[in-house]
Amino acid sequence: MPTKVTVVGAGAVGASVADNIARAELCEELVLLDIKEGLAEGKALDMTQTAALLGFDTKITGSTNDYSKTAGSKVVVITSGLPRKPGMTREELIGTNAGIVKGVAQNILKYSPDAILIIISNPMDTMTYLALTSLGLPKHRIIGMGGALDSARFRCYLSAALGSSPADLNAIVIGGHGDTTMIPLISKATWNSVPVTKYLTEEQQKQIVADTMVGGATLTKLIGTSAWYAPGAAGAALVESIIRDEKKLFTCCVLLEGEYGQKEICLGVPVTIGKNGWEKILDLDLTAEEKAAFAKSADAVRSMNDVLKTL
Ligand SMILES: NC(=O)c1ccc[n+]([C@@H]2O[C@H](COP(=O)([O-])OP(=O)(O)OC[C@H]3O[C@@H](n4cnc5c(N)ncnc54)[C@H](O)[C@@H]3O)[C@@H](O)[C@H]2O)c1
Ligand SMILES: O=C(O)C[C@H](O)C(=O)O
Repeated sequence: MPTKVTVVGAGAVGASVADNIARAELCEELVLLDIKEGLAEGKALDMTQTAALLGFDTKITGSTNDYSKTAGSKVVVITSGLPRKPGMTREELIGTNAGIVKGVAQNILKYSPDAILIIISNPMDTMTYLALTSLGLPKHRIIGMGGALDSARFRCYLSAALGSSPADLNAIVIGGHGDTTMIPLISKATWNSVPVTKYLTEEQQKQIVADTMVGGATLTKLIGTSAWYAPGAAGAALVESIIRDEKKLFTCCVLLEGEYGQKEICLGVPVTIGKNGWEKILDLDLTAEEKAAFAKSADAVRSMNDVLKTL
């Protein structure tokens, strides 16, 4: 059977995820699905017309809400839902997006009961928790994408300050995917094994951490809606690690069952991603300050998860 991947939501992020998947030929069949009449079909056709120029073979199709077209997907990326506008937080999207994400995930599973789900819709930590608690799937098959993006932004700001290639930097962001809940781990960031703190003043370090935390908000203010190129690349990188069983390490939002002192919550921690979804959680040696920040982040995400009960 050909390998099939579905992307739900053919808006800015969904189209970017799909474009990256097609260019890298991660699957034989790629399905875009959207509720808006014609949108997924149109974007699929437009992307298909790049094949002659870019030289990929992935077959891309679009569907307006016909989930039978997604049947047998190995991986499904969920991007459906409202993006924030300048001045909003991701958390303000919960009321609309919870219903969308739950409904979409249930429909997907009717036709792809073995799929691994990557949740991108915001507020992502709570949407991942919602998918996990409402679908009854094994925990390894529900992955929230946020930390992979935040870590890429962290490396971007670090590389600008250091004058380095971002590829030479090892730096991650853990915790929630929120303006105040993410934790860029500057103390553990290295430039080809040398701590970056050796080359940056305290002030520079603080600025890089602050810029990373509001990375999404900065782009939303500039563009008028939220970002899609880096989110799309991050989503596709997770798909690649699953399809090619690469076991690459990414910060992803996964169910914690005592790891990092938390349970019954989905939160960003470093995990390996392979053919079974997320596989192993890496146990970082956090400082007391980082541990406290992680606990605070968990408290904030938990109170958003509680909002689900009131919807
Ligand atoms: N986790 C992350 O790192 C991250 C990064 C970027 C964006 N996001 C989030 O991703 C989501 C999408 O952002 P965007 O910029 O692509 O928005 P967008 O408005 O461009 O696209 C969203 C698409 O979802 C579709 N949709 C809505 N309800 C649907 C349903 N029930 N079934 C199928 N499709 C449906 C819409 O028609 C629209 O085309 C937002 O919630 C945004 O906040 C998350
Ligand atoms: O900032 C947003 O609202 C979208 C996304 O979560 C991002 O970080 O780009």
